[in-house]
Amino acid sequence: METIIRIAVQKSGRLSEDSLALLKECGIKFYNGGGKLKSPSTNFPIEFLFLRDDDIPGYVADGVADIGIVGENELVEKNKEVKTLHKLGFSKCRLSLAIPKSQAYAGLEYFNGKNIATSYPRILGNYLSENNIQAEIHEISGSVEIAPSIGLAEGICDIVSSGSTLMMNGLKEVEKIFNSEAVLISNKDLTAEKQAIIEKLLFRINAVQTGKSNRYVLLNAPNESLEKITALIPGMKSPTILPLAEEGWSSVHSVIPEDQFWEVIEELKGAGAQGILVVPIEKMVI
Ligand SMILES: Nc1ncnc2c1ncn2[C@@H]1O[C@H](COP(=O)(O)OP(=O)(O)OP(=O)(O)O)[C@@H](O)[C@H]1O
Ligand SMILES: O=P(O)(O)OC[C@H]1O[C@H](OP(=O)(O)OP(=O)(O)O)[C@H](O)[C@@H]1O
Ligand SMILES: [Mg+2]
Repeated sequence: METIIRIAVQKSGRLSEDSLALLKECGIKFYNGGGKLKSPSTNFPIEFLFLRDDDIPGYVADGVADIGIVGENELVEKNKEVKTLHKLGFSKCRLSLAIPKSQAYAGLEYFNGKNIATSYPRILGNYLSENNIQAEIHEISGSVEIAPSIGLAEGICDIVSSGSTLMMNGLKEVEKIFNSEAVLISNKDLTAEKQAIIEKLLFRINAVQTGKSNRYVLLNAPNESLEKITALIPGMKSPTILPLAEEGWSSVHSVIPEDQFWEVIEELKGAGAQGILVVPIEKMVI
């Protein structure tokens, strides 16, 4: 029988859309919809399990799923024996302590003797004990930001991204305690056949991620500027240079890191480049 791997992904929520989009960009076809919680791919040896994110570390540790996509916050909180294979760069957020806006805050000692509501008692508990703070942790599973306004707790520790949920609930962020993003995790004890499939998947994920973090640049340049311009955009190996129909001019093609392109483009213009095009890259294998 053909070996397949099982991947646990969040059924719906803050991780699911980007997790499924990444796997689709890796060329993996699958059916997702109609409430089906287990679905095989039609063109890659992988089967999808659509689950609550809280359960993903446990399922992967137990071997029910071979790999999974989960937030680092949930992974550390659940403290299961799994391997982290790769950071995925989406669902970036942080766990923070927050208190009512009206309260004065001078430092962590504020929380001594206070009651803090959270869905992350392990991460919070470790943080408080590392900082010698004696506070009571009140575990709740959701809508944590409501706790101070209904008298359940004096502070909270919850996920923050834009900060708008805190603001809308009259709270202010006073300490950032943990940074998180989505990660690919795996069971610790997989057969060589399963590991080979996972290697194939990781190769594809890398190609997608490297493509996203780079841009393809095309420009025209007078031949006398070519040396300066190619030094600015050295590319993967070296830039491609093709003669234009107009005498004395060339077309230069290269790759630049996405986070540098505004700066580099200014320098390219300064060096005499014209007709600069910047194009997204779908996949890139170095
Ligand atoms: N506002 C946000 N911005 C970015 N990432 C977030 C945000 N909120 C949560 N996350 C990340 O996405 C994960 C899933 O968040 P979500 O709110 O969907 O969880 P949930 O309500 O517990 O879902 P489930 O129903 O699967 O248990 C979180 O554990 C965190 O890693
Ligand atoms: O800082 P912000 O950008 O406002 O994001 C933070 C909020 O996002 C998440 O909740 P979500 O909206 O996913 O709803 P949930 O409570 O159903 O998980 C999280 O639990 C916070 O409440
Ligand atoms: Mg959850």
